[in-house]
Amino acid sequence: MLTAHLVADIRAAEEALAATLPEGELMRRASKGLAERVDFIPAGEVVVMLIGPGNNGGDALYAAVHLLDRGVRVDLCLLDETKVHADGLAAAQAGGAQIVEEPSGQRWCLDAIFGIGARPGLSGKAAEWAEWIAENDPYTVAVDVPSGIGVDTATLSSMYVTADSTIAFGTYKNALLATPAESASGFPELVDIGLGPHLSEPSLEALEGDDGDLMAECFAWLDDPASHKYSRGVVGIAAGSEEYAGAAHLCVAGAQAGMAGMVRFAGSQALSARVVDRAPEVVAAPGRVQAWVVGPGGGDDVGALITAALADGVPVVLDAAALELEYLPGSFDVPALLTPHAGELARLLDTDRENVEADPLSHVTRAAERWNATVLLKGPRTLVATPGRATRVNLTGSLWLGTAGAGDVLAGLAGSLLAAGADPHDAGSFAAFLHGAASVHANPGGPVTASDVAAALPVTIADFIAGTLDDVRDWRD
Ligand SMILES: NC(=O)C1=CN([C@@H]2O[C@H](COP(=O)(O)OP(=O)(O)OC[C@H]3O[C@@H](n4cnc5c(N)ncnc54)[C@H](OP(=O)(O)O)[C@@H]3O)[C@@H](O)[C@H]2O)[C@@H](O)CC1
Ligand SMILES: Nc1ncnc2c1ncn2[C@@H]1O[C@H](COP(=O)(O)OP(=O)(O)O)[C@@H](O)[C@H]1O
Repeated sequence: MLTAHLVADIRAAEEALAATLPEGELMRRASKGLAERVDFIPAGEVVVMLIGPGNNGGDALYAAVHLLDRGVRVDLCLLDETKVHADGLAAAQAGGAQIVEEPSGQRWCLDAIFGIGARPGLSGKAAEWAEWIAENDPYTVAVDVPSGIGVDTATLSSMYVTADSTIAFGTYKNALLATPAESASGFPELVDIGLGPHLSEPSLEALEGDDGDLMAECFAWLDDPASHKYSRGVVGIAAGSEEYAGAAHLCVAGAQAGMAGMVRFAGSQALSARVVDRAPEVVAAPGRVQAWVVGPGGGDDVGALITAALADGVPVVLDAAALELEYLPGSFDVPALLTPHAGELARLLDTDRENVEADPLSHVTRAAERWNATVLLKGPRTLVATPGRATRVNLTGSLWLGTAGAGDVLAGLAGSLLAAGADPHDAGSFAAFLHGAASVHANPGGPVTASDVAAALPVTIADFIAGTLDDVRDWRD
């Protein structure tokens, strides 16, 4: 599991760690790690370092000493000559770094304007430097975080640095993992400075390929060779309509590919007949279920289906047509997983889609608290928020997953994990992870259909549990 922390928690951990170390040791570790991570800059090349007033600038100045040692030339642009890490500057200059008025022509750049002490937005010289980067496209490495973004909120501002990679110290920050700010950080890498034991609970978590054991822990029956279809759980699917019959098939396909032992379909006679024709394992007779999925491709009777599902007292996944304010209770008293995309969440929170997309973290958290439910906000970096738990951000998949019907498969899969014993937070986050990973497996780097994703799920799940899943993160390198 990869984790990110809030700035206040990072500062507290830094203080606790620094108290156990000689003066300056933390910055030594950070700057050495930074220099090692930029060892691809060839000797003889010139790197321009954009130096701000705080310790972020200090990190870069000490890293300059290592770079100069190996024959890289260093130009320094100082944001404010009266406010700069003085010892760092002296060390860099002693090693041969030159102060220059402004960046011009260098092909390599280190953004050390602001780190975790940043207020969002850039002005004056800092804004001019960000514009220079945007116009001239040097290979840019951000130190700890790209300058100008909202570090905790993961929001973008009117002016910020867009980096090719970010070298982060101690832990990830929300802005390096969640949209939209992650788009400014490029490929994020971590330098271990020993902060780990001093860090508190993460603000954000991301599942990784080797977290299959965490998923297996959700399903006690996996350890029981005598488990049967009912001990694995039955997932009820109330999806599809005359207009959107395909949603029923895709939601069922997602559910069948998951962990539950049986899929029960609830729909009109005509639709049930079509579903069973395509998937003969599906039971289209009434009976007990351990979780309901309601809403994908749903028709006029969605309100009644939700009422019936909630009356069953089992966990529910509510998706698509079920995500209307009038259908939702004031607060859920069964475990509930809501799976909106940005437009649907905007409708529920009475705001615009653009506002959700500009600040997904705060909107998904607000919705989870408002309904006392788990809310899975679909998008390029799907978020899963539950009151009292660290929000999870999904790193698997690629833009090819944005295809019609993919959400129906996801809802069915999440319902299947819920019925099989996972709580909504795990069901939602493992479903998003597997769904993204399956889309990459189905056709790496190219188009997939929602049916392809469903078809790739069983092998993806087997690989994940066995710990043999390839790297399926979407971040650009
Ligand atoms: N924590 C750790 O574990 C470790 C941390 N380390 C390093 O320290 C970095 C944090 O350093 P830091 O605290 O000195 O803050 P940093 O961001 O360099 O500068 C803050 C200054 O900038 C100013 N300023 C901010 N935004 C602005 C804006 N938009 N426009 C204009 N001005 C703005 C701000 O002004 P103020 O907001 O106070 O008015 C203040 O003066 C961290 O990212 C990492 O690189 C490592 O060395 C070791 C381990
Ligand atoms: N740019 C993207 N990168 C990765 N995944 C994406 C991207 N855009 C959309 N997705 C994923 O594709 C799926 C689309 O679901 P949804 O919007 O409900 O579509 P539909 O209603 O057609 O099923 C979600 O799982 C979402 O996270």
